[in-house]
Amino acid sequence: MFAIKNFLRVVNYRPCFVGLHSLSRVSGVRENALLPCLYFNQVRGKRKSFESLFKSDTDVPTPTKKPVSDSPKHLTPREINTILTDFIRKPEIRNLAADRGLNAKHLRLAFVRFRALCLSGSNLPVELEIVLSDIMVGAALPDDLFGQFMAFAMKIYPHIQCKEELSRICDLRDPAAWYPLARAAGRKIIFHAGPTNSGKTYHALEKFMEAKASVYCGPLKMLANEVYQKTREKGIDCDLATGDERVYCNPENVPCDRVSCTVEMAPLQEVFDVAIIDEIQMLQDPQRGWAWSRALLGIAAKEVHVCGEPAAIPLVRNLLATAGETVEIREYKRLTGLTIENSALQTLSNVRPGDCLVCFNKRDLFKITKELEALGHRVAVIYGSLPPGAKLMQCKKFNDDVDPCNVMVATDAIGMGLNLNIRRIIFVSLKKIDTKSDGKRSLESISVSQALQIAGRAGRFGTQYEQGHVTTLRDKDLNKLKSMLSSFPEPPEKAGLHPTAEQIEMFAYHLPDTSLQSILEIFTELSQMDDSLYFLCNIESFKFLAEKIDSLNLPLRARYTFCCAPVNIKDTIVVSMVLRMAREYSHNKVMTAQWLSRQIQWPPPVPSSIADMTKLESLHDVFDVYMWLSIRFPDLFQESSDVKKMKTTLDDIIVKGLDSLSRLMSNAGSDGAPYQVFNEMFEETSFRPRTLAHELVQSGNISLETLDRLKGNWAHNEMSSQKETQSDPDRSSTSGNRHNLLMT
Ligand SMILES: Nc1ncnc2c1ncn2[C@@H]1O[C@H](COP(=O)(O)OP(=O)(O)OP(=O)(O)O)[C@@H](O)[C@H]1O
Repeated sequence: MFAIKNFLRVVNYRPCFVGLHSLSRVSGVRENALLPCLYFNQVRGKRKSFESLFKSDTDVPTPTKKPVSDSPKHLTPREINTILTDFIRKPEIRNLAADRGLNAKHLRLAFVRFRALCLSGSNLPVELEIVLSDIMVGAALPDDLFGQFMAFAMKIYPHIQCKEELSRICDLRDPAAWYPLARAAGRKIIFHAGPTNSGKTYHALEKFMEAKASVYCGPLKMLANEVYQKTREKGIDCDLATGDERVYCNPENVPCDRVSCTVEMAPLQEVFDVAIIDEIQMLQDPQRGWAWSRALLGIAAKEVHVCGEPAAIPLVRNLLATAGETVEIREYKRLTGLTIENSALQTLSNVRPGDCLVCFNKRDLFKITKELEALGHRVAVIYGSLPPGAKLMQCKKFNDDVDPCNVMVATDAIGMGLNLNIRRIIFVSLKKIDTKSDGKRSLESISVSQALQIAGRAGRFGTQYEQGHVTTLRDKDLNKLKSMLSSFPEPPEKAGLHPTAEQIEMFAYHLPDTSLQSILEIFTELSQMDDSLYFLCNIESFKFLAEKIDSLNLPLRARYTFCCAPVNIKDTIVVSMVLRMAREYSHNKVMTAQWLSRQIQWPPPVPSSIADMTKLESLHDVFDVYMWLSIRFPDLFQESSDVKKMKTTLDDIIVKGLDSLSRLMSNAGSDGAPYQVFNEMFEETSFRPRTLAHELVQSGNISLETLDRLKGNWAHNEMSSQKETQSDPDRSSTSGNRHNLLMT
């Protein structure tokens, strides 16, 4: 390093900084001061009057002979801190940084890292060390650090240099213009608006089946499947396309002109006669809303039938107006009666056949199921993480007049689309854990829309209970429910958007050395949209996976695809399997069903606890991810049909597990975590975060299982340290504190 310093001195570099200092003193910091080398050319040799501050060039010894005393003044951390504080406090510096594209947040973050670099004392760029020395001896001003600082900031935020191009790429102000095929199709849009069970989807589906070429876009795999099945049962050709499954009615796998798909899979490159977009109010969904926006604006069909809540009409109308389109409204009334009862259920002994108890967490669901079984009921259960096959089996059992199972316990997973023979809906609670777009969780009242959707499941047209009833478990909730059910749902205000693979690719072209995670952060920050109509969907899961696979050698497209995989990032089993798959992919290795079996230790044992059941559900998700990837990378994920068979086997194991939920609940988890933990952690009456452990669990930063393992480990450490304490009493306080942190 001294050799370089001395070289710089030999070529007269030092006066450059003196010049900078004097320039900035006259006029504040100016552009030239940001470019030391440029300025160096202008002022070299003109500042001899400052030479007294330095040794003359001829005095500079060669590196080998250089005495230590010739090095720049060695600065203490305190001195460096003072210089940097003076520097960053200057309004001119902040203004100049802003002119250069460094906003307040980036300025702060870059400065924190810059200061860390300066204080680290090692590997400081030579120029930086010299400027700092010059400032210290009065030969330069703090302003003169600006060039060094900006060079450093550009390395951290390379997008600053090509901000204009990037801003153009992530300009999301006119999404309607992204779909020229749809714009050219001369679309007629019909909105079938009505409450649940009003026949709106039924009428739209009639058009779907009559048309020559048509597409149905549903909110759930299960619903896409149901439409596919019903269409095929009528002898009409139809394909199925969900994220993880493609089924062709043609034996040679040639696509036909009709397809039932999940909304994310809506095909935008074909022109259809009729397209159906179901549950359109979902375009406000924080995670998935983008898929409805995309389908609504992008599907190329002569007739687009949109089904959903009337509350969504204004937003749909406004979105379509941006494409120069209008919408025809067809309103529907509920086909069957729905009565709100005048009293709450009060006790589970009042449950009758045809009742469905709705809870908003698995803890309540399992507890109530156990109590009902103890009362002699045969119970069907439905909750979100249950695989679709198992859900359908539970629905079938419940709907079957001959089957002794005639009571259901469900989470709000029944709120959308399922046709069930429910006589009465009983709300166990009106509160639900809500995950905000920043990932924070809190206990909130359910929305009017959710209450209406769920209550609407009672008294289904064409079932044995055409007159529906609804009530609550507890008296205290009944009035609130009545007021919710007599209200109109809150109109969705904005529709979701999401960066496309093409946009990310163009970003990566401009920022070749930037990680996908940073690309997304920059995208989020620079993106512009019409805030009165749109919001950027929550991409935390995408960013999480992007960070995890950052070190793998994957092409950008593959990286993007892995990050889009349908993964619950709180599920450690699924996340670790996705990472393994990404690693194998990066090594170009084929992943067979046998490979997968080895990874997950297939086949699993029969579940003996709720924790085992949860693991089985995770395995099901792993299969889903494999199949999802097999559609996108068929060359490396070659055995989806074998994996599908494994999935069917797993469905059966899970269904059998559901049949003996009470037994499973009585057993401790396979990892030693008793089921009781659920009850303690999520007890509604005491939901407020009481401990750090509670906060961590509620914020999703730690799972209950991991927490239990930690407790186990720490208890073990505690015991060990107590043993040690007997021989070394001084250590007792530390271990005690650590323990209390978790337990108090
Ligand atoms: N005209 C009809 N003839 C026969 N069956 C009908 C008719 N209209 C609706 N149905 C049946 O009634 C049930 C409810 O209809 P549909 O699913 O269309 O309601 P929806 O308004 O879309 O409700 P949700 O939003 O809850 O799905 C379905 O089983 C459907 O097949």
